[in-house]
Amino acid sequence: MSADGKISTKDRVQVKISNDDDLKRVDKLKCGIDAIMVGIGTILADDPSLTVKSGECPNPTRVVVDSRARTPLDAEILHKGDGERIILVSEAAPLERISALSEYAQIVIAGEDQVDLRAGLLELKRQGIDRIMVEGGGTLNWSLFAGGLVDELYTYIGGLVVGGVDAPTLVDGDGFSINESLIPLELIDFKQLGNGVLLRWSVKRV
Ligand SMILES: NC(=O)C1=CN([C@@H]2O[C@H](COP(=O)(O)OP(=O)(O)OC[C@H]3O[C@@H](n4cnc5c(N)ncnc54)[C@H](O)[C@@H]3O)[C@@H](O)[C@H]2O)C=CC1
Ligand SMILES: Nc1nc(O)c(N)c(N[C@@H]2O[C@H](COP(=O)(O)O)[C@@H](O)[C@H]2O)n1
Repeated sequence: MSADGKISTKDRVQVKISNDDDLKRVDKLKCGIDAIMVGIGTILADDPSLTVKSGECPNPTRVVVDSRARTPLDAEILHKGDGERIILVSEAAPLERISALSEYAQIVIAGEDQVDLRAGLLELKRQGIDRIMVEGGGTLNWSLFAGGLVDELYTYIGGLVVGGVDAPTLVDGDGFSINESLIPLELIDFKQLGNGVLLRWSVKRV
C-alpha cells in the first residue's frame, strides 16, 4: 500500500507501489504456499495472472472469490501459465456462467448469495490446500479479517501518496464500529526495502 494506505487509485487503476526487490519478495512467497487468492474486484480491475515470475517453482493453485461467476472467460488468470485454478462461487451464480468457466477452472459452490469464505476455505483444505496467500483487494481482505480467517499480514508501505476518499485501502468493507471487535496485531518483523518498509504482523488470538 501507499504511505497513505491506498492500494490503487480512486478509479481503480493499478499503481506500482512495490519496488523490484519487493516484487521479488512477493514472487518468492508464492513458492512457499499452496494457493494464491484474490477477489473478483481485483480480477476485473487488474486482470492479474498471479503466476510465479521467476519460474523457480510451479505456480500455486490460483483461487478467485467470485459470488456470481463474473470472471471473464479471457481473464489472464485462466490462461497464463500452468497449474490449477479454482473459482469459489455462490448459489446465486448463473448456471451458464458456471458451465462456461468450468472449462478452465474447478468451480466450488459455497454460500447462498455471497461466497461463504469459511466453507470455501474448508473445501480447499479438504483438497490439501493448507497455506493460502491473499493478494487483495480491500473488500476480500475485510471479509477475511472480519471472519477471523487471517493468521498473518505482510504490509509493504511504498514511498508515494495516492489520496482520495474513494481509493481502495488495504482493508475496506463495512469496518468495525465496536471497539471490542477491532483486530489486534503483533509486529513480528520489519525491514527497509528500497524506498519503503516491509512489516510482518501476526493476528493475535484473543
Ligand atoms: N496494491 C495491491 O497490492 C493490490 C491492489 N488491489 C486493488 O484493489 C482493488 C480491488 O479491490 P475490491 O474492489 O475491494 O475487490 P476484491 O478483489 O476485494 O473483490 C471483492 C469482491 O469479491 C466478491 N466476493 C464474493 N464473496 C465475497 C466475500 N465473502 N467477501 C468479500 N468479497 C466477496 C464480491 O463481488 C466483492 O465485491 C483494485 O483497484 C485493485 O487494483 C488489489 C489487490 C492487490
Ligand atoms: N506486490 C504488489 N505491489 C504492487 O505495487 C501492486 N500493484 C501489486 N498488485 C497486486 O499484484 C497483482 C498483479 O499480479 P500479476 O503481476 O499480474 O501476476 C495485482 O492484481 C494485485 O493483486 N502487488
